[in-house]
Amino acid sequence: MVTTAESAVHKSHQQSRVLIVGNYCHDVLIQKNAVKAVSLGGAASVISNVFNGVSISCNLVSKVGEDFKYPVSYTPIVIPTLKTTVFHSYFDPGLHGNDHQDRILKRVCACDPIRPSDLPDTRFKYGMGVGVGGEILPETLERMIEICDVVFADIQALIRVFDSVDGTVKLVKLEETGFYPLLPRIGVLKASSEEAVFMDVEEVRKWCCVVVTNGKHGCKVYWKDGELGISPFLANQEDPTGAGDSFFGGFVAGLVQGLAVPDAALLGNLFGSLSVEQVGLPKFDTRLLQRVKDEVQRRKMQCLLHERSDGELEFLRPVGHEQFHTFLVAAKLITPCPSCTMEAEQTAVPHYTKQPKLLANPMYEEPIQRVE
Ligand SMILES: Nc1ncnc2c1ncn2[C@@H]1O[C@H](COP(=O)(O)OP(=O)(O)OP(=O)(O)O)[C@@H](O)[C@H]1O
Ligand SMILES: O[C@H]1[C@H](O)[C@@H](O)[C@H](O)[C@@H](O)[C@@H]1O
Repeated sequence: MVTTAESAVHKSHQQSRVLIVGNYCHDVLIQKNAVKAVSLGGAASVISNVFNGVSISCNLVSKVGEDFKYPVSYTPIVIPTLKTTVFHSYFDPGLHGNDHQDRILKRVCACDPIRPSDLPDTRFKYGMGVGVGGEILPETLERMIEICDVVFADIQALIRVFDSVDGTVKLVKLEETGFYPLLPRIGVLKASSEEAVFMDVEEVRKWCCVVVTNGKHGCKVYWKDGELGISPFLANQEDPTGAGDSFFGGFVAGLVQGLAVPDAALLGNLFGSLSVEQVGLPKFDTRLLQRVKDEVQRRKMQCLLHERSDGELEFLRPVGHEQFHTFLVAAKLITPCPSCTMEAEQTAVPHYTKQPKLLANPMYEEPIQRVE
């Protein structure tokens, strides 16, 4: 089956104001040479999972091979001659006696890049450039800038390079990439603290807002005239994969719903913290989601008092920000810790479904695929 970009986009919600661009992928978590879990991956899938949770529709452009097995809300473009992008994540317990886990990431298979011609011929209010395997080209990001009022980019889509022999992910300096000249036309650039050292934050913040996530410490927002630390949420970390993407999903979901940047970043921290408590694509408690949606609506009504023009970001901490944090902390506390219920869902047989399948007893110690 070949799905063109146009028909894939038409099948998704017509009225959406958000365009997400980035390939779905297959994630394989490996520990001590054994496969621990397989899961649907790719920032695009994680972000759309958060959007689904808070009832935000979007258009999503993603490419996969015919081997792609997951049911997803937004139909990808299938390239019959190629395979779906695959990442192997190698985890080893942190060396420093804390809960940090070191991860080595290898892209062992790469699907087709997403080209400007793959993007829909429509205007969007918000665009998210969230590639994981080098699929977003500078010309693709430029086209996104042309068709979207505000573009949010994840630096991992811009600075990753892949070892030609085994696909190990390495990072290069942002200024050495073809994306650098586009920064003044981007709204927000998101980076983890490990990635942030690959750019000069002091320089980049002159052109666009920079959000640096920092694991259990929350995140920091930098803009031209100021910076702000945003409080974290407590979490029992099971798997850090996708925390940055869930953060980004929550952050942009907040902005789409009319929140100011500091409140939206709180929402990002909440979804980041929920994500690390589960392996693979997180499931969110429906009661928690309902509470969050209701509170966001309430905050939105409060913030409507501060009129702002389309696409303009409000950076100052709005009145009631601390109470918003307290509310979200309380909402999170009354829902059960997902990792406690996940035990019961574990299965010994690896097969692809939307949720990851944990391998209670690692079943196959297959040789790790090499990049051809
Ligand atoms: N242990 C944790 N406890 C609470 N919140 C966390 C934790 N880890 C991550 N988060 C939340 O998720 C956000 C993103 O996490 P992090 O900075 O680790 O991103 P990342 O390195 O891009 O993640 P990954 O690459 O593993 O997806 C953080 O800003 C924070 O809000
Ligand atoms: O395998 C990918 C990984 O390369 C990305 O860093 C992460 O953001 C995605 O969630 C994951 O699926």
